[in-house]
Amino acid sequence: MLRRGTSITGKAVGPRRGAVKTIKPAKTRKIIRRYHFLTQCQQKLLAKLKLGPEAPGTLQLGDAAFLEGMGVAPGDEEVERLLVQVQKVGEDKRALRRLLGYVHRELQDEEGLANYQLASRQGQDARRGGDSSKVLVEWMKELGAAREDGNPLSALEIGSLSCDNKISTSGVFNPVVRIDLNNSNDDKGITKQDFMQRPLPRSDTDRFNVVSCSLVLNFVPTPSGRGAMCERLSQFLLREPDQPRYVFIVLPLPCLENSRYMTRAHLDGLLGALGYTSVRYRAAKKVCYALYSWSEEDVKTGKERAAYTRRKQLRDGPGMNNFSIQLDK
Ligand SMILES: C[S@@+](CC[C@H](N)C(=O)[O-])C[C@H]1O[C@@H](n2cnc3c(N)ncnc32)[C@H](O)[C@@H]1O
Repeated sequence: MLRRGTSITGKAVGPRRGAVKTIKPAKTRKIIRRYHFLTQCQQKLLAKLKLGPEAPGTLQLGDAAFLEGMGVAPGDEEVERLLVQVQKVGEDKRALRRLLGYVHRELQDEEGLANYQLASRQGQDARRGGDSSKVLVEWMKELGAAREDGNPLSALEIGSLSCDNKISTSGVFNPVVRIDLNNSNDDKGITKQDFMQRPLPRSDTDRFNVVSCSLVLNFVPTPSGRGAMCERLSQFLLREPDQPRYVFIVLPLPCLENSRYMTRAHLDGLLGALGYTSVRYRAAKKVCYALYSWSEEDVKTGKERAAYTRRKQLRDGPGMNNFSIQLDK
C-alpha cells in the first residue's frame, strides 16, 4: 500500500501546539505506523549507502543531495512511491542521499516526534491493556524482590513515555530515573538522553537494581546496535553483593515468535552470554515480557559468546521477519 500524504508532523495533536492532548485511535495507529515506516526506510537507505547511523547528522551539514531531499515538500507523491519500494531504488548514490534527506527531515521534526510519543503513550493502553511496567511490578512482588517498607528498588527506565506508569507509581521503585531519546516537552520527569550516550557509572550511586527496556530494542535500527544496547545494560546494574539485579525487556511478539534469526531460546542464550538468567517470561497477544537476573560471574567469553556475534538463520517460513540481535566480536 502506498503510504503518502500524511506527515508524522500531523496537525494540532502534539503538546507543543498547546491544549489538545489526545489523538483518535485510528490516527494513533497511523502516526505510529508512519514513524516505523520511516525508521525502516532510513535503515534500508543507510545500508544501501553503506553508512552508519550517525551519517544523517553529518550529511545535513552540507551534502547537496541530502539537503535537497530535506527541502522536498512532505507527502511528495513521487518520493513516497520510491520510499515504498526503497529496496528497488537503484544504486544512484545521489538519489539515495536525497531520499535519506527527505526521511531524515520528517523523523527529526520535533512536533512529529512529540506526536509519535503521544500516540505511543495512548497506544500503550490499546496495545496491551495498560503499560508494560505493570508486569514488572507484579513480578518483582512475586519474587520478593520488591520492598515496600521504605527501602524500595532503584530503576532506570529507558524509553520512558510517562511519569504515570506503574514503575513510577507503585511504590516498588524509588528512585526511578526516566530517559528517552526524545522528550515530548510535557513530561518534566523524563530526561532527554540517548541510553547509548549515558555516561558510564563510576560507582553504585549511579547504578540501579532494575533496568527497564520496554519496546526499545526493537526501536534500534540495526542488529549490532541492538547487541551494543544489550551489552551496555549491565553496566548500569549495581555491583554491591546481595543486591537484586534485573533487566526487564519487552519486545513485539513477532520479534521472537516469527523471526528467522531470533527465538526465545536464542535471546536467552545471547543474554546468557552476557551474564543473564531468565527468571520470568510471558507472551501476550502482541508483545512478550521477559525478566532476567544478572550476575557478573556468569558473563561468558570465547565460544559461548562468539555464537552470538554472527547472524545465524534458525528457521524459515513465509511471512517471517528478519529481526535479530548481534553482539560485537
Ligand atoms: C515504542 S516506544 C516504547 C515506549 C515505552 N517504553 C513502552 O513500553 O510503550 C520506544 C521508545 O524508546 C525510545 N528509545 C529508543 N532508543 C533509545 C535510546 N538509545 N535511548 C533512549 N531512548 C530510546 C524512543 O525514543 C521511544 O520513545
